[in-house]
Amino acid sequence: MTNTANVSPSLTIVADENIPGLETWFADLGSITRVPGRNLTRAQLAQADILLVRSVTRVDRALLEGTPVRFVGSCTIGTDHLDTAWLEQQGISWSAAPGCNANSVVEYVFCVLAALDVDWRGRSFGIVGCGNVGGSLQRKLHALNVRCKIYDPWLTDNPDAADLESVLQQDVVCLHAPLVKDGAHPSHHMIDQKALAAIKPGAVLISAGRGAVIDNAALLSLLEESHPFTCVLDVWENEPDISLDLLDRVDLGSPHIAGYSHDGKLAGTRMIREAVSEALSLPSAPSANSESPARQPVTTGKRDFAAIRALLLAIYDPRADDQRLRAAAEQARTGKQSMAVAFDLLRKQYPKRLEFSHYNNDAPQLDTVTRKQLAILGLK
Ligand SMILES: NC(=O)C1=CN([C@@H]2O[C@H](COP(=O)(O)OP(=O)(O)OC[C@H]3O[C@@H](n4cnc5c(N)ncnc54)[C@H](O)[C@@H]3O)[C@@H](O)[C@H]2O)C=CC1
Ligand SMILES: O=C(O)C(=O)[C@H](O)COP(=O)(O)O
Repeated sequence: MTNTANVSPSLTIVADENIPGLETWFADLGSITRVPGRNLTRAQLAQADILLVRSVTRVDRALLEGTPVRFVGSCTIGTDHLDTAWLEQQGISWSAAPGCNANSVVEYVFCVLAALDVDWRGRSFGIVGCGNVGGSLQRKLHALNVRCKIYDPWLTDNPDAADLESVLQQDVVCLHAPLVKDGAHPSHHMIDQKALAAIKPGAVLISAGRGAVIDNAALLSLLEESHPFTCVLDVWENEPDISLDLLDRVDLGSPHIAGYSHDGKLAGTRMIREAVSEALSLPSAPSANSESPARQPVTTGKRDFAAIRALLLAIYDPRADDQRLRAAAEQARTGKQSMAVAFDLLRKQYPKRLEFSHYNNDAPQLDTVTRKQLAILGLK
């Protein structure tokens, strides 16, 4: 990283208004204009050197051609909204924030299972897509002595590697693949009618990668006919204008917030600042306050899995997200607010969610095994 501390750049930065920590990480570089990311226009970039986005902004020729933008940073893991081939062809540097909110998604998975009262210790897991998110989930499951199989066409030497069909036949199936539309292993509609039929009765399906990995029309028609498995969707086709009929039929739904821990969002902003410093030879990122705040206690009088469940839900309960999404759908049905507007508003006004590492378990009655399992999950 270049350290040019006595240079004071004066760059024009245009950023999605939903990126936290901009003042901390970018104010030293120049002026920051915050804009709604969903409707960003080329005209808003007429003076911009740096564009900072989230997943809701399609970044391509139509947005950037003729603008002075020389760096695009996406404070997200996913990159399917960036036309990276075009950016590279134009010599525009870009970066996403790999892994920034992976732990948030893993915690979401365990909290979803806690909300459904599914004791993961006696189940087998199938993980589709085993990168930062799926890999971290796999490591935690191994540490908890839970069996898992993974399907990731690029990781065939993974000890748990299996074909898609056998992964779909596990008790809990977690989808963490990126949205890929071409190449050797496209994931778009990878979970189609046939794949959905392979999921075993009584299983739990959790989709927290990208909505279009599941063919949502096929899922809806299956759930209209019967309810063979528990279905949990954080991501949807056609976000933010999601299918109200599908929402009606899933067991838990949320507005694409699995990765929305406060920690994950801030990590995304910080990583992009590091990337912009590197790409444009700018001063290093300002040093952040490295003091970690004291852990907050969470408590329960329960024991064993009931205690794990209670503690996790005290930290984050996905049923609250589900209720807010269903309330928004009700408003959309009565014409008070469109689903698309409501979906984005839920994301914009998302409550501050801290990861497990901010808490400590204050339940003295717990036995050593339960304590160890909580520690593996990140709750000391
Ligand atoms: N719901 C949410 O809030 C969030 C969703 N995401 C989504 O989750 C995705 C995965 O995140 P990471 O694990 O951090 O990404 P990653 O890039 O670290 O890993 C993705 C893995 O998926 C594999 N993969 C690619 N094509 C596949 C296919 N057709 N079938 C199965 N696996 C395939 C890759 O080989 C790679 O190992 C992101 O691309 C993003 O779209 C990420 C963060 C938050
Ligand atoms: O990091 C990703 O990839 C995600 O899916 C983000 O958590 C989504 O957040 P937004 O960028 O859509 O706010």
